Amino acid sequence: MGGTLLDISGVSVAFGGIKALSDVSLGVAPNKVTAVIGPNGAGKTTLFNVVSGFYPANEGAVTFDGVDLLAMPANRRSATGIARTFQNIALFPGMTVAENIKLGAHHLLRTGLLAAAIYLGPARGEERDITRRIDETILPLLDLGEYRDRSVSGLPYGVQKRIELARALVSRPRLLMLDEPFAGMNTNEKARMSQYIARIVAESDLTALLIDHDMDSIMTMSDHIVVLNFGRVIAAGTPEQVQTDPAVIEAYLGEE
Ligand SMILES: Nc1ncnc2c1ncn2[C@@H]1O[C@H](COP(=O)(O)OP(=O)(O)OP(=O)(O)O)[C@@H](O)[C@H]1O
Repeated sequence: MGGTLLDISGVSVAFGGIKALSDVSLGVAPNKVTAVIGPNGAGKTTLFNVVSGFYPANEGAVTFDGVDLLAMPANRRSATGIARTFQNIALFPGMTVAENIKLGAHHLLRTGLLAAAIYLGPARGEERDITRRIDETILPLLDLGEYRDRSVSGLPYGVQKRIELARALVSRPRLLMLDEPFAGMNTNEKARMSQYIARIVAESDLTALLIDHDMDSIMTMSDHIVVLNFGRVIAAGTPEQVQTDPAVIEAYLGEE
């Protein structure tokens, strides 16, 4: 393992003639925040989609805690301990905050979400455990207790993004993949989101891998940054290292 929870090695992905990723390798260290950045079209989302199983890789290997992920169908990967949030809010507006968060537990419920939703037999005990975890651990961790029984619609954007974080945490992931967690946020919301991500990594024995365009937030909160450009890794290191890397400066200047 060598201190790497997620290991991406030599991954290439092509869409027709477009090489979205070319021989990409990176390691995600446990209990740290790793960020993947890069100009538009650099391949960040494609990389997330390969790890999640939405896109196949043409070449390369991805292992999570030593387990070969590429050999595993997408719907089984979350059971290995990987959770993901998406760029656009995907909450059910008519449901309460607690109900939305509970949906993150669907693969934990052996009896199935439908059975749990209508409180059938054995599902009930499992469902009760999950509700307790939400009430005792997750809502306090993300300061969402006051919203517990409120409908999601009408809640501030920053709160809705926190509900998504909460939903991803219900399954007790070891790796949390965050797709543009700061997108559409104002300065205050970004600062709060950074604090919550740092808090959950520190308090939930969690590793975070995120992609975003917000340089200030990324530079402030990441332990390790990998920079992609045209599908290739052009730099990797601490925020200080990548910020002053000539190849990175060049890639971003070329974007303007
Ligand atoms: N499903 C797809 N079919 C065809 N081409 C795709 C597909 N997904 C991504 N691409 C192409 O792969 C390249 C990398 O795209 P990707 O979305 O991974 O970049 P990104 O770094 O996430 O960009 P952004 O920051 O704009 O979201 C782009 O040229 C894109 O057009």
